[in-house]
Order: sequence, then structure tokens, then C-alpha cells
Amino acid sequence: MASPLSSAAPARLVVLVSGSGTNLQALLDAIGDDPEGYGAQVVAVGADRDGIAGLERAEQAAIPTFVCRVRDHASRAEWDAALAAATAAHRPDLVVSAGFMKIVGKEFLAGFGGRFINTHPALLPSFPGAHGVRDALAYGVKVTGCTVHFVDDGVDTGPIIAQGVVEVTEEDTPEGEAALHERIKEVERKLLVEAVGRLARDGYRIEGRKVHLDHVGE
Ligand SMILES: Nc1nc2c(c(=O)[nH]1)N[C@@H](CN(C=O)c1ccc(C(=O)N[C@@H](CCC(=O)O)C(=O)O)cc1)CN2
Ligand SMILES: NCC(=O)N[C@@H]1O[C@H](COP(=O)([O-])[O-])[C@@H](O)[C@H]1O
Repeated sequence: MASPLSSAAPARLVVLVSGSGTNLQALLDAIGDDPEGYGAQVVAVGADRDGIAGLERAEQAAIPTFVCRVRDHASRAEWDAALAAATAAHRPDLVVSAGFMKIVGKEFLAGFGGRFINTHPALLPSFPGAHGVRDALAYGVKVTGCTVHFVDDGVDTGPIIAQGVVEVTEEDTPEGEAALHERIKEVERKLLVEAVGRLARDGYRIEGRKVHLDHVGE
């Protein structure tokens, strides 16, 4: 699949969040007042719930927000279609799931397949799902980390864009999940900013499981 990013204008990003939104903040800070330099701008932030810091961060930055709650829809499929429509209204080039804690369905993927990026707090394909940090700790791994990947119709199974490694130490007890997650997030924020910027600036191709970042100027 060839890059959908053909324009010289900054890529339009819709970012989906469910929680504190520190990955969203890292993108906003990297873009700052130079979207041309970074190669992308955040045009909207969407969420599956109200009252989260991620939405407050968007409002602070005067970025439009939308909330699409499963319980406001008659079925999961209707929610998925509503989320797809609310996202499409902002005409994104790329959609970024940055701590978005819902599995999206067919309609969303039909609209944004090949341009929907997720960041996950484990080294995929190990420990997919909603509890990547807890599952890695429970397994007893000595290294873990984070993965930025394109989303497909599995859960955390799509083609990998970039990964970052974090050591697990003797101090990382099962009770210390939050502390390990915080160390992962320090690496993850930088990885996400770097990966999204490169995809947006230089373009990319997805061939099977491989993501090829184009090399502009080489
Ligand atoms: N179709 C896909 N959707 C999403 C993917 C994906 O790979 N394919 N990645 C996720 C993010 N994700 C981890 O990276 C993830 C998030 C949530 C869950 C999950 O089990 N969610 C439950 C609800 C949990 C809650 O509301 O707290 C659910 O969806 O019912 C698994 C993986 C983004 N979406
Ligand atoms: N499976 C999805 C998942 O666990 N996502 C994780 O939620 C955190 C969100 O942090 P943030 O709200 O501070 O950006 C991030 O670590 C992200 O990888």
C-alpha cells in the first residue's frame, strides 16, 4: 500500500484518547507553532469517555474535540460507525490511537485502514490487549517496551512501525506496574513523536507485514 500522504501541506492528525493524554501532549509540544517543520498538525481529538485529562489538554490547545461513548449507541457496530463519522468529519490524513482503550470495528477500519496508528506499552507481538504492562510483568520478562504500529482488524497485530526497549529490574514487582508503565511512557512519547513525524514528512509504504519509511532527499 502506497503512502496516503501526497500533499506538501502538514498532514492532518486526529488523535484518539481515553486517559491522561501525555502522548497527545508530546505530539502537541513537538508540533508547537511549526506544523510545517514537524510535518503534521492535530486537527481534532476524539475520546470514548468524558472527563479525562486528554480532552482538557486538547481544549487548552484550542483543538476541537468530540466524544463518542459506546453506551450512547444501540450496538457496538453503531458506535463504530459513529466514531468513524466523527473522525472523518475532520478529514484526517492519519489517525493516532494514543491510549485509546477501545477496539475499533469494520467501519472504522474501512475508513482509516493503512493510516490508523496505535501506540502500545509492550513489545508486540508479546502482550497485546488492554493490560500490556501488567501481563509482561506477570510473565517475568527482563525487557519490555513500547510499539508503534498500524492498526488492522486484529488486536495489536498490525504492521510494526517502531519499537522502544525498557529494562525490567528486580525492583519491578507486580505491585509496581504503574512505575514500570511510567518508564515505558517516557520512551513511548519520544518514539511516537519521531514515528508520526517521519511518516508524515517522508511518506511510507506498507508491504505485507513490513512498513517502509520513505527516505526523502537520499
Ligand atoms: N481493531 C483494533 N482496534 C484497536 C487496536 C487494534 O490493534 N485493533 N489497538 C487499540 C489499543 N489497544 C492497545 O493498544 C487496546 C485497547 C483496548 C482493548 C480492550 O480490550 N478494550 C475493551 C474495553 C476496555 C475499556 O473500555 O477500558 C473494549 O474495546 O471493549 C484492547 C486493546 C486501539 N484499538
Ligand atoms: N492497549 C492500549 C494501551 O494500553 N495504551 C497505553 O495507554 C497509555 C496512555 O497514556 P497517555 O494517556 O498518558 O498518553 C500509553 O502507555 C499507551 O501505550
